[in-house]
Amino acid sequence: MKVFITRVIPQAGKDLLLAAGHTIEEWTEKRNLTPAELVAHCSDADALLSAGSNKIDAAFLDAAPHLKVIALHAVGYDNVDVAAATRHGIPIGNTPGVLTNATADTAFLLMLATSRKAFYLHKRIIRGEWNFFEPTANLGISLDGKTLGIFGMGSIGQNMARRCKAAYGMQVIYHNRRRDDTAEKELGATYVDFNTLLQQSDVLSVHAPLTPETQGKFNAAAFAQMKPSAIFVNTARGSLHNESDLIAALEGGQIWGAGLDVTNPEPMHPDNVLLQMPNVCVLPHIGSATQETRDAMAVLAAQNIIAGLKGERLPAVVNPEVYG
Ligand SMILES: NC(=O)C1=CN([C@@H]2O[C@H](COP(=O)(O)OP(=O)(O)OC[C@H]3O[C@@H](n4cnc5c(N)ncnc54)[C@H](OP(=O)(O)O)[C@@H]3O)[C@@H](O)[C@H]2O)C=CC1
Ligand SMILES: O=CC(=O)O
Repeated sequence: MKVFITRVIPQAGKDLLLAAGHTIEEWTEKRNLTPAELVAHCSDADALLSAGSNKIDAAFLDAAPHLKVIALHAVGYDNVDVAAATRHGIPIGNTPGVLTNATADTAFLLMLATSRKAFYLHKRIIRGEWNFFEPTANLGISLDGKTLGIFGMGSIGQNMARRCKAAYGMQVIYHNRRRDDTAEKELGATYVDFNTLLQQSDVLSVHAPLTPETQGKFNAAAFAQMKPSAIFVNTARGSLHNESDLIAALEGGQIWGAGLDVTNPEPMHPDNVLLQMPNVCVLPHIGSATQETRDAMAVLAAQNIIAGLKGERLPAVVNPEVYG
């Protein structure tokens, strides 16, 4: 059967599909498919492997109801109208777990780099501004024993918390819609309401999915409640924070710094003022970007496709209700 793949993915995933006897068409241009192009390329496909931010919305699903399975090369599925897929009887697969450590590493990297102004100081060396050693210059913030706040204590949030406890003995507080036993028992994490999370965190790391509830959650009112010494880290989705409110909070000293792997829009414009701020570190959405992790994601996405094309339950399914 034919699988359409929206961006070049690691060979390991393609090898698995080919070994299962499927044919592949891969979009190799370095630009997003337009909605019309996506529909056209799926017209004779049995399965879609979507890598990237193409909208799998109701209009697309109405135009491609013959798809037997859609597999995402990602864990986040905010680009998918899951209810519409279920209505069409199309299972949606994603890649949870295999990218957890890599993404938690990215959050940790951003926290530490921001706390020491690493990206900004690196740029100063390149500009020839490393002139002499000054005991009172280039100072960052120590993380030892500080309070880590996690918004979205799921797989990645828990792994970020584990790293921060092991490295810095940080106290962990968190906010989810529901309390999490594992986080409380294994990490000694304390459940708090959203306002307390904002007020008590020295580092606030965002790991919740993008949903109507979480969109724009970190806005002026939220930043105003945070400590002036706080570091905001977002490796979830850029739309969870309001960018102009974040800039105002940094400029106004409501918070101290920010580490971002995700922005809105992506890519971030090179003239963005955040890129000039000493206490801000920005990465180009590389949360899961290690060779090993991307290989594992491609393999899991291929396994989802292979199962879906056989009419079997996907190993990682977003909409189990599709099975009735
Ligand atoms: N930068 C990158 O490259 C990557 C980014 N991501 C992003 O990270 C997100 C998290 O991934 P992962 O940890 O695997 O997901 P999980 O599903 O394991 O965890 C998500 C957590 O968010 C919580 N949550 C959901 N809705 C809300 C809400 N409204 N308010 C507060 N908490 C909420 C959930 O708890 P509860 O249901 O109890 O509320 C859960 O604990 C993904 O959705 C994706 O957007 C993931 C991988 C790579
Ligand atoms: O952003 C990446 C994902 O896997 O979700």
